[in-house]
Amino acid sequence: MTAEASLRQHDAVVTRLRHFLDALASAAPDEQSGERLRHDLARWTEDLRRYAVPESRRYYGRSPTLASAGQATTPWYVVDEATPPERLAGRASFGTFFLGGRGAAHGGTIPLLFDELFGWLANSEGMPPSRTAYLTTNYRAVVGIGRPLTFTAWTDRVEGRKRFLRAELRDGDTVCAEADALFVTLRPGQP
Ligand SMILES: CCCCCCCC/C=C\CCCCCCCC(=O)SCCNC(=O)CCNC(=O)[C@H](O)C(C)(C)COP(=O)(O)OP(=O)(O)OC[C@H]1O[C@@H](n2cnc3c(N)ncnc32)[C@H](O)[C@@H]1OP(=O)(O)O
Repeated sequence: MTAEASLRQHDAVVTRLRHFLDALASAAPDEQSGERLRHDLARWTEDLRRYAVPESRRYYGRSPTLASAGQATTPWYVVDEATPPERLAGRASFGTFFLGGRGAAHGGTIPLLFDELFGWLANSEGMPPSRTAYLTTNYRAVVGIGRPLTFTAWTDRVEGRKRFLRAELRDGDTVCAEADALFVTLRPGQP
């Protein structure tokens, strides 16, 4: 299979997995279905273990051209405009898997999305790797499950090894959440 075909296949599997996680989070299956599901999942887990590869060869979370960088365990997002390291803009949506309560996204999943966006902004091609030193999220309005959202993430300023980043998540004109973060460029030998 070509690298392009492998990437497309990964995207299709992850999309399926995302729908599965949403269905699982919404369901209360009967005993028979639950047992069948457990059995099928165990079979697929064993099958996939045979194909384990080192981190550098994985698609999951490492494929910037795919939705959510090829992951089902972050909220869905796509980057529509990218001028790294200055700015990223795009669309996002939180499926039922990310429900906190009363129709709103879990508070921990919103910084997960921000950290992901900042990670891409601060680790664009050609830049030395950096890690999150802090990430502060202000929750301004609930993030509704299934709502079509937009985001912007940008580099506010750079001071030596320190990259100060900011982001906003909106539902229409409403700012639902804002974040500011510090990413620090790693020194040689740092993990
Ligand atoms: C390598 C990663 C990327 C690889 C990418 C591969 C491909 C995929 C690409 C993209 C995918 C994107 C996917 C998302 C990724 C998201 C990123 C994460 O979630 S990373 C995980 C969470 N973060 C940690 O685990 C950090 C743990 N902490 C540390 O390792 C260190 O504390 C570190 C590196 C952050 C800083 O430690 P020091 O020893 O290198 O540096 P010191 O000297 O302490 O600080 C440097 C400056 O920063 C300030 N500073 C450090 N921490 C601060 C803090 N918490 N608050 C305020 N200032 C802080 C200090 O005061 C200092 O400032 P002064 O130079 O004196 O002005």
